[in-house]
Amino acid sequence: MADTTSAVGGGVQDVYGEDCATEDQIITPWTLSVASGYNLLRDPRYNKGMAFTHEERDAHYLRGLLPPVVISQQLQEKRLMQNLRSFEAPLHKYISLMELLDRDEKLFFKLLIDNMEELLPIVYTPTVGEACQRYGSIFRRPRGLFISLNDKGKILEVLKNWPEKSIQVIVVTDGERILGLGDLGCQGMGIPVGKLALYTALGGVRPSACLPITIDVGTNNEKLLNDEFYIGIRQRRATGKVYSDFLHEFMTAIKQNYGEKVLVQFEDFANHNAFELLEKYSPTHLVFNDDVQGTAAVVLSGLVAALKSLGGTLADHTFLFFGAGEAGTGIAELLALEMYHQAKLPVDESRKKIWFVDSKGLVVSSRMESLQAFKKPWAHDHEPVTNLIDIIKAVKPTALIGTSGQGKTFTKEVIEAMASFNKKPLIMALSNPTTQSECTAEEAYYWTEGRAIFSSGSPFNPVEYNGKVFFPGQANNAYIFPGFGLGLVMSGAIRVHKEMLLAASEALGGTVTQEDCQKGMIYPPISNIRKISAHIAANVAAKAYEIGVATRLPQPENLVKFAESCMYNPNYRNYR
Ligand SMILES: NC(=O)C1=CN([C@@H]2O[C@H](COP(=O)(O)OP(=O)(O)OC[C@H]3O[C@@H](n4cnc5c(N)ncnc54)[C@H](OP(=O)(O)O)[C@@H]3O)[C@@H](O)[C@H]2O)C=CC1
Ligand SMILES: CC(=O)C(=O)O
Ligand SMILES: [Mg+2]
Repeated sequence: MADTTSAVGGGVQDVYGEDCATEDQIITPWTLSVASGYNLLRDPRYNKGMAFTHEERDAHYLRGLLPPVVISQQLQEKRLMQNLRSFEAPLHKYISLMELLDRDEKLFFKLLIDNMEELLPIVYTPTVGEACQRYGSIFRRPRGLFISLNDKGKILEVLKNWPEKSIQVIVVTDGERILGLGDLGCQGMGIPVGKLALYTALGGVRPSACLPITIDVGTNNEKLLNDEFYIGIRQRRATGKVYSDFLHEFMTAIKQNYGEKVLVQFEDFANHNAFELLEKYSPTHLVFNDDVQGTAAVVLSGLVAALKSLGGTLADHTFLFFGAGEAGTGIAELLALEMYHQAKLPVDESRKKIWFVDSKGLVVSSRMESLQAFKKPWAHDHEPVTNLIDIIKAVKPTALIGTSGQGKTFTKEVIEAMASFNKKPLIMALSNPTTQSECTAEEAYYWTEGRAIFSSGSPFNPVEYNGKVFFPGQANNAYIFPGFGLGLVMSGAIRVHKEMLLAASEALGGTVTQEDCQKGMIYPPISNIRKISAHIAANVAAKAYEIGVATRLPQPENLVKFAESCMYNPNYRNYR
């Protein structure tokens, strides 16, 4: 395969190492060839299973390598769904789907796109969490790039080993905060792989343009360090200068290898690194932190949609976040900015409507000295309170938002306290996976006698209470990042601005219908996500053009149509 985009180091786009400047360099001898015969069946990009026609079988030396019958993609899809449904354990479904991805990429994405509601909980939260926990045991074939401390000084070389050169989106983790499951080290790789599967299925970014990366700087997870099947380096996490120098080498190599327009999505870093990385690389790279910014956009959209039932403006409400980390403070920042936009309420005033609880209790000004920087703006004057029920009684929030990673913390008493002074308490249990959810949908509806507006990070089935069916929404950044990324890619954006996040949030909100609201939903059905992603992408791209960070010129006239035309299509193609 020819390297067509990244220069090997000569003058302008020296692809094959032909310039004087590369005379002394070692070159990767990429070659271009047509796959045929046995190799064609082993290439997941081009394999079509039994869908090769007789003509194709003749032309590509496949005769005899397949059973004689030709089966359409649709029938293969039906057969695979039947097989998947026969597995009881979600983890077995996960393994089977990942094997399909390794075997027949188009069929994998067709299944995912056509059966979104059923398969998302397998490829994504909650099952991907279990898969990461057991990644060492279920490991079959590597996906993506593993960059460990052993590769120090050679990260550019590692990137050059990846066969695809036209990379548009990278999702990278260092595995330190995988969902609400903590430090899973190198086994966090399941998350970039899962997120990028959604980039393609939900946002239409080509699979060949997606690159999952895990940075392995060790793990502090004793269980993994003692697990004979652990796949990462067996040492405690590197910190301080060793960590930041390594990440800097990575970020520099990314830009050197893929240029200015590759999107780097930081995912599931612990907050002590996440905020710093975002701040450090935002001015120089196209970076986006999904946990801070993607979550903010999706939750803001849900809060705005909830106003249709709750009444008033955002500034008329009081928000209590249970958990003051990346997700919580990220949401709060965007919420305060939107309050400013809506009501021209100065950001400092908006902040007073937003309260935080962390592991030590209410975040108050008397704790200022010991607070991490990202909590300081939310430390208000109040006496210290530690018990959540007492905090609810003191703050009287209209919305309670769980971003703690601690399951079952919204107890009956907590929810009842919310229901005691709110006609329609807004409860969001955002922590993932399901085991870490602050409460279940059933609990939220039952304990509020059906009055709650509820949504959660991981999916819950509809709940029947008193003869009425309630439809909990999934408040997950999956609604945002695929469309957001597509918007950046299709406009050739080189930087992310906050206004682009607001644009994404607004676009998502605009897709919630009156019918959704009547069902108590503050998010549209996930089955419509590809259409929604096209709208999000168009809004984000429009903002990129307006701000002047878009490089794909001239600006397409109809951005929604353009977004749709850029989207990956999983149907098998005909081969000559
Ligand atoms: N639905 C979605 O789209 C998303 C969901 N999430 C989920 O949100 C959760 C948190 O993620 P993130 O914000 O990145 O994690 P962080 O580690 O950055 O933040 C967690 C916060 O929860 C607080 N906390 C922990 N235990 C308690 C407790 N017992 N009582 C009160 N507060 C507590 C921590 O307190 P302290 O600061 O004192 O340690 C910290 O402030 C995860 O489960 C993650 O899966 C994240 C991103 C998107
Ligand atoms: C959804 C997500 O990004 C998280 O739970 O970390
Ligand atoms: Mg995440």
